[in-house]
Amino acid sequence: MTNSKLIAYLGPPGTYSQRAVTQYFGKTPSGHYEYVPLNTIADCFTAVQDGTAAYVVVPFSNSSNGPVKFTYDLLRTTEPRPSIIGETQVKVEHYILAAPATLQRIEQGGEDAVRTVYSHPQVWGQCTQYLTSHFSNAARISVDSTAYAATLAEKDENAVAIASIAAADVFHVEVYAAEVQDNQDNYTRFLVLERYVNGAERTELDQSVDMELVRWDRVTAA
Ligand SMILES: O=C(O)C(=O)C[C@]1(C(=O)O)C=C[C@@H](O)C=C1
Repeated sequence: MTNSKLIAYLGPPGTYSQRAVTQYFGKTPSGHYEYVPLNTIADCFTAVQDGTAAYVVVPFSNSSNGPVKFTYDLLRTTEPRPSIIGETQVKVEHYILAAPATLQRIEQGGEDAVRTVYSHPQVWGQCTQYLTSHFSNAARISVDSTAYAATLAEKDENAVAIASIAAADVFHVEVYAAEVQDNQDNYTRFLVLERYVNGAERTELDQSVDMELVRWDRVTAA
């Protein structure tokens, strides 16, 4: 048990994880809880493990490209594994976001003006069709979250980010292209974790996640 009143998620504000948190706990959480953005999925696991956060919300799998590897690995290696007490699905619609100066450069010099595309590694496999016909000469740089990618694009007039439309409300970036994901029905499943209390019985959700981890181990071993 922890006395923490914090609910942590992968930040900064504007990530899909933030949407998952507000979808699950409400726009403003009840009971004096507060939302806190953390830098990495690993930080979320540490926060729930050491009691800094009462709950954390982490991405688990995506309908287009499967497991979120960081979360799978941490679920396997964190001892004792946090309890999985809830889940929520977020519709993931990706946007190409860029600083106003970058949009001007693209207008003048075409898409080759863009040298870098920033995003979370999970995103590349969700936008393969778009990325084969756009920005094919740009380097893809994987960063800790999509909203963090938007903060980098905000400061770099040779770069764009792939992120959620929510990131455009938080940072000074504008939309270059909307809904660039391959599959219009693109969903990410998020899990809500709480610190494991010694002796507590594993929930049904815990057991179903166990089965998915085993299934994925078999797929990768094959
Ligand atoms: O970077 C974010 O916005 C996240 O919340 C992470 C994350 C993920 O790890 O899968 C969540 C949903 C999308 O599939 C892309 C990225």
